[in-house]
Amino acid sequence: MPLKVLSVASEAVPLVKTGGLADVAGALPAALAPHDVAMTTLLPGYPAVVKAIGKAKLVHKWPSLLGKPARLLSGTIGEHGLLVLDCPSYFARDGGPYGDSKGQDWADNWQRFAAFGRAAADIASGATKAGKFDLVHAHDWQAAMTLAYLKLASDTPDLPSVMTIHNMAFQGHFDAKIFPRLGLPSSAWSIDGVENYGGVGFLKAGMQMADIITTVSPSYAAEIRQPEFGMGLEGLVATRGNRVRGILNGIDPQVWNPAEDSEIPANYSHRTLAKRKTNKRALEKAFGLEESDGPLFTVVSRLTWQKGMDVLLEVLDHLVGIGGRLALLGSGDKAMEAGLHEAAARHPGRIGLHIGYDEGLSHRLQAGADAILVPSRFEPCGLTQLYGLAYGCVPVVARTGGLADTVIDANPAALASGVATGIQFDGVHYHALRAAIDRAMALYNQPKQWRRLQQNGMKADFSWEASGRAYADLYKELTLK
Ligand SMILES: Nc1ncnc2c1ncn2[C@@H]1O[C@H](COP(=O)(O)OP(=O)(O)O[C@H]2O[C@H](CO)[C@@H](O)[C@H](O)[C@H]2O)[C@@H](O)[C@H]1O
Repeated sequence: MPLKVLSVASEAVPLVKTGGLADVAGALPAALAPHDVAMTTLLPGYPAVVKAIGKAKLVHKWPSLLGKPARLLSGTIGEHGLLVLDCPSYFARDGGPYGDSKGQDWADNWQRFAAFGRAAADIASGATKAGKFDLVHAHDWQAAMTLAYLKLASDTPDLPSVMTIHNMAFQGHFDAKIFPRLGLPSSAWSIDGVENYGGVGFLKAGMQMADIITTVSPSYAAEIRQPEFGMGLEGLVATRGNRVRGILNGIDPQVWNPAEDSEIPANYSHRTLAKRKTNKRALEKAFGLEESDGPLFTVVSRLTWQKGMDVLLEVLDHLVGIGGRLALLGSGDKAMEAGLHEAAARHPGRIGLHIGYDEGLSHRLQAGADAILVPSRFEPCGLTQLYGLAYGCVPVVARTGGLADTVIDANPAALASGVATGIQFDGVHYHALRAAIDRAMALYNQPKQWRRLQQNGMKADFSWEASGRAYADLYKELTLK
């Protein structure tokens, strides 16, 4: 019998995505299937998700889930089980999963995702007709209360559990006055429960209750023991140190493979790199850039402080000054967007922007640009550098978290032994990023070296094979106790 795992996530491709969490939650069921794990994903019933589930089976009704009626629908996502928490009062809204169309967080997010966790705990413990589960795997703060309800509520049995942190910067921290409305026993208000710095901490609660805490790269698992990366939870990470693991994300070769990608003008492999030129020409047109065989840099990113986009802004004049061009896709911080528009106006034909979110364009950028810049201040794993590696779009990355774990820096030793895949730099500030761009330029001007970087990256294996096995081994370790 396969091990039955309930994966609880607030987004998953192809149904709903605001960032890397969706890629990972969407890829896990297929990554686990070869290892005798049957994973069912539970998602909130956002309009797009309810629409996509189509002919679904009604498997449960809650008269009141923290005050609102809700239903559980059962269907499939690809070949895998999908459960949807259909609760229009919480989830049937225009805008994004976490906020309105202006980017303002929904004021009742605590209630929406506590209810989600409460429902997940009921499902995981077999209280609905969705069946019984052997283990529950919660992702990020939005799913973290699942583990608090499982451990602390009196009406749910305990179950082996994993809490994965995709980004410690988002903790789901709320005012203490919500505590009485969570429906937890009063004993849960303690440092060993959901209390966190005088408020209620959803991620903190999940980390406290989980049998194992994972994060998405070994380096980030080590970094979050320090205040700079732990963001207030470093003490908890240290206390639970022997329960913290790092499992690197993979990428889905069905979605990210330049030889078969239907989103890009010309397909290619590491043997037919010359075909990338067609993709580069198409990008130049799409971004209003001058046609040139000089290096084209790209950025595909949320425009935030985490991603170092303020430092990118500082370095753009230099990048253009030495003959580079930039095609950027992203959205986020309004001041950063304005700064980018100013830079593009200063450098017409050299800096092109697409402010917004566009999945197809993100593929075309990886397939046509020469190098992707990822100057993150912290990066739990990072996916865009992995896509860059797979597409021969050489990653230029800050040496942090998963970026440090996945890119082999083109230092003299790595170049001499022919193993380098990209460029790493230390410290996210103007001089460091500028020097990294200079190094990229110098390597680009040595076509043989550059091709080697591209080919090494494309041949590296970042599929889910190893990580799927690591999660499966972890689940087995926890359920065989
Ligand atoms: N404007 C745009 N248009 C189209 N696509 C866009 C886009 N902006 C970003 N993307 C896409 O969104 C995803 C971003 O994933 P990342 O892993 O790089 O960062 P994120 O911070 O969202 O994820 C968090 O969770 C993931 C998953 O664990 C960790 O890898 C990461 O370090 C952590 O911060 C990629 O698939 C990227 O292509």
